[in-house]
Amino acid sequence: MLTRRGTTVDHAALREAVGAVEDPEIHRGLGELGMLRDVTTDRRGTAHVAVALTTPTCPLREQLQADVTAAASAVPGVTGVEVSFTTLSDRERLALSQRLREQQPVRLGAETLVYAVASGKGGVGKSSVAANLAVALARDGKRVGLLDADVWGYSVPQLFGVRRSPVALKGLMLPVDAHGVRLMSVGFLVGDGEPVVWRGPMLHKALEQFLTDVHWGELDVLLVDLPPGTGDVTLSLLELLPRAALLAVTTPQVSAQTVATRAGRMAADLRMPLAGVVENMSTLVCECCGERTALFGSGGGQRLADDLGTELLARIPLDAALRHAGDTGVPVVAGAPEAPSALALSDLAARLPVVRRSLSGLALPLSVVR
Ligand SMILES: Nc1ncnc2c1ncn2[C@@H]1O[C@H](COP(=O)(O)OP(=O)(O)OP(=O)(O)O)[C@@H](O)[C@H]1O
Repeated sequence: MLTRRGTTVDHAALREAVGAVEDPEIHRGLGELGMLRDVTTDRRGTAHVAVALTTPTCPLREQLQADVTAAASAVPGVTGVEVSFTTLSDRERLALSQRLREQQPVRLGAETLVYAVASGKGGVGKSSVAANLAVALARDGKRVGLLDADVWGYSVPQLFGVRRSPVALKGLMLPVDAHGVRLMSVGFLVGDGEPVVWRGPMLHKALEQFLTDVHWGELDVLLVDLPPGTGDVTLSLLELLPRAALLAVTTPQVSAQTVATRAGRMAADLRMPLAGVVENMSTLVCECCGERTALFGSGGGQRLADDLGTELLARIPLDAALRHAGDTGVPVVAGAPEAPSALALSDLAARLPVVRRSLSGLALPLSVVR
């Protein structure tokens, strides 16, 4: 169309540009997903773009508005953009859910590396390590999912500052995207402060659904935050994810390390590959002078690695920046990337070994993720 300013807007190019804008949680173009409605331009050169959301309460409306506006504005001749929203009909939602299941199996691809982050004792920082490792890998350009399988003590919603439920598309849940990581947690599905009182079979079913009814999309890495210890959930998950490699987290303290050894031995009994050991809370970094103190003793990480016959991959210092980040819902790797703990966690992401289970069930450490 010829605008008042005498320029023309190539209508096909405009539709293509906005159609290529990705739904932030499905990671596919709006055009391909059938979410693009009318795209027109008026004589002033204003583009009018109608987008159908997956749900009327879509939490990503603002992001979509910004992304569509940016894409349309880049088309020559467009002088302004107006985005309007409707919602997919029930039938369209069902069709989309079926198409996503068919086009891309919801189950994880054979190439996805799966790491189960485990500890013997609670409170050693397993969830903090899993969350920041996920963000560091995502910042490195990887497509990363984080499944919070710590069903009773879930902390992923808090660590990522997420206060909403995942979008559900007729039996298919979309992981919540935060800091570039695709997240799923029991905590998204229960009310604030509500306890989870599920028992064995229900837990197993819930975890199975997290793997089969969540549209993880294509993932390079899936991290699973296990509950502490060697209980039912851990066993269920290892059964559901036979390819998972164990990443054991401990503090330097003897008591934490000996309990973690049990978790590592259980993994070995199950012929689960070991990715390595992370020692958290290694030394206390003084905020004023940077001096380091071995508050919880030293050597636990190395002893655990030696016991399990694997490598000590990282020593993460006890750092107020990490604690503060957890409380404010912005992982330290994203919010304070220069903090000592963030540097150690980013280094861990760079050194994380690719571990695949061989046909005989034995671990095959190959190379680093990069
Ligand atoms: N390196 C660190 N420096 C400072 N604080 C830390 C560090 N690692 C963890 N923390 C803090 O310790 C507490 C426990 O951490 P986190 O929840 O990650 O442990 P966890 O092992 O996952 O616990 P649980 O098993 O109970 O889920 C949190 O308050 C967290 O902010």
